[in-house]
Amino acid sequence: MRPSNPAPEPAGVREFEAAARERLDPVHYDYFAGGAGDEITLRANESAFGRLALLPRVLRGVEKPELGITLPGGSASMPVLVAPTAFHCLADPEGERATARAAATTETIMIVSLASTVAVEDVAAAAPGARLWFQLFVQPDMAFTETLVRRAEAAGCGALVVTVDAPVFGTRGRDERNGFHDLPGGLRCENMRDGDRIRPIVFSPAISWDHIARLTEITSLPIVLKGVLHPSDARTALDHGVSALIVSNHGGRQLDTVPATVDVLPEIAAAVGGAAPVLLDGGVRRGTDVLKALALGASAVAVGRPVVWGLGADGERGAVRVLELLRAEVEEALALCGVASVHDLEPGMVRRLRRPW
Ligand SMILES: Cc1cc2nc3c(=O)[nH]c(=O)nc-3n(C[C@H](O)[C@H](O)[C@H](O)COP(=O)(O)O)c2cc1C
Ligand SMILES: CC(C)CC(=O)C(=O)O
Repeated sequence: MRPSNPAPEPAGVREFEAAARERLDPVHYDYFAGGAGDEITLRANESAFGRLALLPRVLRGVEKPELGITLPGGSASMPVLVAPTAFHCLADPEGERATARAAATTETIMIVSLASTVAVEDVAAAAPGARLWFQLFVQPDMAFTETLVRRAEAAGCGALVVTVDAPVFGTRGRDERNGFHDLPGGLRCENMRDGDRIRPIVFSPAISWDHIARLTEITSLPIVLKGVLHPSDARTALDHGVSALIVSNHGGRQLDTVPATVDVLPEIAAAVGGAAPVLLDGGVRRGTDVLKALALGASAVAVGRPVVWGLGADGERGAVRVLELLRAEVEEALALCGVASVHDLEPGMVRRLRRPW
C-alpha cells in the first residue's frame, strides 16, 4: 500500500494562519486573530504594506545578503523579532517554552509577554541560549513592578520592553461575543505569581513618564518603549533615556482607527533622527513587508500573530518554520532588490501607490 501523501507544508504566513485555525479552539483563534472596535486598524496594518511598492536596483554584483542586526539589548541573525503575545499555552501545550526554543533555533530575539502562561524563569530554562527580552505593563504597585524587573534580569533578559499603549484594556468584540474573559483549565499568567496568589494584570491610566524615569533608575537594562505613534512622544521618550522605540498599535487591539504602523513610521523615524533604533510591529506577513519597513526607517520588525500561527499549526516546529520562511523571504527580496545588507535599504526604494493593487 502506498503511504498517503503528507499534507503540503504551508508556503507563507497566511497559510500557517489557516492551518492554525483548523487546530485551535475557535474562541482562542478569535482571541489571537481579533482586534478592537471595528477592526479597522487591524486590517489597515496589513493593507498599508499593500499600498507600498518596492523599487529594486540592478547589476549591483551582490552575493549573499547580510541579515544580522545589533540592537541595545542584543543581536539577532535577522531583522525579524518575536513580538510579545500572551497565552501561548492556548496555541500549544508547551506554550512559551516552544516559542523560546524556536527563537533560539532561529537566533532571533523573543520578547516574553508579562502575560505569558509560562513564567519567564521557566521560559529561559527551557531554551538555553535563547535571546529573551521581557515585556512589561507597568503595574501601579511599583514595588511589584520592581520585583518583575528583578525577575527579568535574573532570567537573563537583555532588555525591558515597556508597553505604553494600554492605559486601559481595549475592548475586542470577538472576545465579548465569545465570552472569553478567563484562561481555561489551570492556565495562569505565571509572571503575576505573588506567593500563593496570582495577581491580576492592572492596566492603569495613571502610568506616566515619571514611571519610565523611575524604571531607568532601578535597572541598567535598556528600556524599549512599545506603542509609540506620535512623533512628539518619540522625542519625549528619548529625553527620558529610552534606548529604542517600537512603533506599534498593539496589532490593532487597543485604540481602533489609529493609523497603520508603517504609515506613521517615516514621521517617527524623522523625529528620532537616528538617536535610537526604531522598530515596528503590526501587519508584517511577508519578507517584502520587512524590506519596506526597514527602507522607511526601522532597524527591525517584530511579528506577533505569525509566530502564534506557527505555534498553533505545528508547535515549536511551526514557529521555527514561520521564522525561517520570513528569513528566506527577506533574503530573496534583498537579492532581488540588489541590496547587500539590511542596513543598506533606504526610503528611495519604496514608492507609495496612489491606488492599491
Ligand atoms: C494574541 C495577542 C496577544 C498580545 N499580547 C501582548 C502582550 O501581552 N503585550 C504586548 O505588549 N503586546 C501584546 N500584543 C501585541 C503584539 O506585541 C504586537 O504589537 C502585535 O501583535 C503586532 O501585530 P501582528 O500580530 O500583526 O504582527 C498581543 C497581540 C496579540 C495578537
Ligand atoms: C492579556 C493581555 C494582557 C494581552 C494583550 O496585550 C492582548 O491580548 O493584546
